[in-house]
Amino acid sequence: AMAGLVSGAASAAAPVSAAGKSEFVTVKNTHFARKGKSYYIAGANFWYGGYLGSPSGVGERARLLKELDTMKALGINNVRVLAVSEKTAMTSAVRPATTNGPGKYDEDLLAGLDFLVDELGKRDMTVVLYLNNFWQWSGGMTQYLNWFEGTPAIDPNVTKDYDDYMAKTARFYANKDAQKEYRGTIRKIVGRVNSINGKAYRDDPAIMSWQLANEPRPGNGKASDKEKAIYTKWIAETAQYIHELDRNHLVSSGSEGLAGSAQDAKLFMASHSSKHIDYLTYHLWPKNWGWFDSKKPVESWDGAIAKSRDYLNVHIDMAKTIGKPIVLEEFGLDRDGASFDIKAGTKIRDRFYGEIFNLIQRRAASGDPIAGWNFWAWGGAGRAANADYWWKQGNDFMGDPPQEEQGLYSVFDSDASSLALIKDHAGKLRSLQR
Ligand SMILES: O=C1NC[C@H](CO)[C@@H](O)[C@@H]1O
Repeated sequence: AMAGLVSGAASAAAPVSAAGKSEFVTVKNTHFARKGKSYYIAGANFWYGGYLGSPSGVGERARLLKELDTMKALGINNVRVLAVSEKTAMTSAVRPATTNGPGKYDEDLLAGLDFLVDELGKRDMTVVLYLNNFWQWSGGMTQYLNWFEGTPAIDPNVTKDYDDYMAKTARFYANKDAQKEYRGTIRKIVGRVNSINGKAYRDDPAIMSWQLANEPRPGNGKASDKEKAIYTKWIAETAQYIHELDRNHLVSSGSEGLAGSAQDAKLFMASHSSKHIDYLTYHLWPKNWGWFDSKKPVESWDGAIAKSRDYLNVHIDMAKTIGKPIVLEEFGLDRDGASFDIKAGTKIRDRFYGEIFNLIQRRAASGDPIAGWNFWAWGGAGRAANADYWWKQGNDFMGDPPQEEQGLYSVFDSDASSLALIKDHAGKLRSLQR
């Protein structure tokens, strides 16, 4: 793919391992390569990793080091992280934010990202950094439209109308002023020089890839052909733009797959066939998508797991057709009894994780283009602060962003059975690397 070619011509500063093999993650046909071996992702979603790295304010560097060491010890080799958030009036969004208005950045939060990237490099771990968000919990595209359309940033937790939210938020892609500011932010992050170790991000192999956004969608489930064409063009042009700024790293969309493509396989294939998109991504949310009823786990399990297996297989088959690696970079399920309480069990979640891990391991071992997984999401030492489980500024960060109950999908450092399962399967994936 593009990156495979380009990274061969990487900038002179491109670090190579002792064996003279590129330390960057590259694509070799339908697999990742790193340091001369195939590379599989046994990863965690850790959206707030940069926040913990901040030198002041929300930063908790001691906690960050502990979380990274815990993940490393489990064999987790990759984290997927929010690179930039936008200040917004919405209640369901994280505070503070990286950009406090067009062109205005919080250098402390950017230094937090520097610290995280540096510490990951020290641990031989890699990071996927997403540069925007289709959802409201970090400001994201709806906040850009507040800046440039003058429309209020929409919080679907308030409007309770996701279809309206998705259709309006997708106006981001064709809004020229919003795109100009977004590209300014892309230049700010991709072109950054790490304030901790002096490395240019573009020359740092600890970064695995740049991701256009978290879960970008073309609109809602009834997206028009015009909206689909705008979305497809936006992906190709933005991915190309990032490759022009950075010749070393991979670029991915952050798509959920069919669920994020109006269930239109043609759209998913067309929007990811661009040579500027180096690998495919997909996400799996049985509860969010109504396949699993966490209040009726026994009755809804069979249907949910059958649909999940099918979703996994269909996307791996599409990756085969397109000829690119694919990563299941988000999946999750509730705690037992749909509880947010850390004392609740994780029997159902563990069973679900095990099914996912086994199917991916089996298909990866048979040479299919599935390059691994990132579970959603690392909660670690984070603990919910309020009886209603909602996040307030100053509370711990954890796997669940502010638009969701704190404890919904987070895997905590006390969830021993889940951590054991993750460790076991990270080892199985690692055994495929040669
Ligand atoms: O990217 C995402 N996908 C699903 C997560 C859990 O609902 C959600 O928190 C996040 O916006």
